[in-house]
Amino acid sequence: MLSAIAPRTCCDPSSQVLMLGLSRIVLTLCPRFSRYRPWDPSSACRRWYRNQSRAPIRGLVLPPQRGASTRSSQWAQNCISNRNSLHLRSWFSAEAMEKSDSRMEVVLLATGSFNPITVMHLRLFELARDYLQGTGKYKVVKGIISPVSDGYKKKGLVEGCHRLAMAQLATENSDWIEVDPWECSKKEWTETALALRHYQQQQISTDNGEIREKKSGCRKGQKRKRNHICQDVPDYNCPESKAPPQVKLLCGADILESLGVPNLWKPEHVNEIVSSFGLVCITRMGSNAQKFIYESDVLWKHRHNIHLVEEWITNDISSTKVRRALRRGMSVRYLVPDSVLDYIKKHDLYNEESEEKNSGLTLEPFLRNSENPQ
Ligand SMILES: Nc1ncnc2c1ncn2[C@@H]1O[C@H](COP(=O)(O)OP(=O)(O)OP(=O)(O)O)[C@@H](O)[C@H]1O
Ligand SMILES: NC(=O)c1ccc[n+]([C@@H]2O[C@H](COP(=O)(O)O)[C@@H](O)[C@H]2O)c1
Repeated sequence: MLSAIAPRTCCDPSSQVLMLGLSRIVLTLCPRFSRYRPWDPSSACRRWYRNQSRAPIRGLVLPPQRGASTRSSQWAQNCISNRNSLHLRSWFSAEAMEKSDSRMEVVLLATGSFNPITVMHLRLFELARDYLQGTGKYKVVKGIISPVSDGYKKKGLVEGCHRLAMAQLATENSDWIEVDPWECSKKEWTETALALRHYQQQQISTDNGEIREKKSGCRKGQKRKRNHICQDVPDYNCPESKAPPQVKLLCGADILESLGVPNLWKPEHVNEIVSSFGLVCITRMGSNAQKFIYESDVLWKHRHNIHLVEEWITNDISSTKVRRALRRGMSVRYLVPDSVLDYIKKHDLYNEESEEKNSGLTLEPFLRNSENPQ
């Protein structure tokens, strides 16, 4: 409590006196507190006050004294840089509220062909975010669309550059969904577990970068404890420390059910996806996700990490149906965003010929898993 109050109020001379007294009383009466305090507010306050009185101009802080703790001088500098926004009101600032937000931050990753992207793909993100945030336990910070590589060899799959461009057009108006070219810019197909690892690692690197920039609150030599990609242990002694967002796989129930297709997914990948990352699965006509989880031992074991989201406004738009309609010269307006439709027309993407792409080829996961059977 004291450590939360002190950095902001101590810069004000009247509050300094109050704080000094308060901290003395509390620390004298309750010596047990000293075990938990990250630094000694009374001594830091005294040191700051000493510096302050020596300074010729009010508000100017002298450079850290020889031998003075880096922490307290850093704190004093923070005080000065914040001196216009001191006092009680700052305790309740948005920043302070955000720091006390204990919800787990989540990044939703949707992998797929997006051949082409439809409005339903975009809806998946909205549904998943509403659901997760509605639990009160999660804060969805980003959505990522990761179109699959051409190396996936699915029948009718048009070039990755077109699928990527369409996804970018479709998400133009979203302030939280992004398209990432990492998977589709590769020649080789990437297994979904590896894509999840990649995006999780990206979150950790970004997060560490931000922490480094903001490190003012961390004691010198204090290290953030991180022991595993998905089991990051935030350092609670460091005020700026918060676990990086957790990447979760966002999919439709058909993908969930495909986890049981022999040779399509490696069992260890299925285990990793549901145990280390987590799934957010949107119900889809013709699928019974609940029953599927019940019947699978590994999914049942990790059912707490599988979020089933009921889509009440049912809608079975699929890329296959959109391509079929386009081949037949029928309208797909309002099934795909207008900008995507314009792109499809401009490049004449879907026709009899495009649908024959990869025809007769084995889907890459089957090929890979049968070459290296479990
Ligand atoms: N109508 C839908 N309801 C729920 N999930 C959907 C729906 N359409 C697509 N998805 C999900 O979006 C993700 C990406 O899908 P994908 O690109 O394979 O589209 P698709 O419409 O399922 O394609 P296709 O028709 O070619 O199988 C998958 O997880 C898929 O389950
Ligand atoms: N073993 C695996 O990792 C595996 C198997 C099948 C599909 N997938 C992924 O699921 C998505 C499926 O997309 P489609 O529904 O368009 O086939 C693709 O992103 C694909 O990479 C992954």
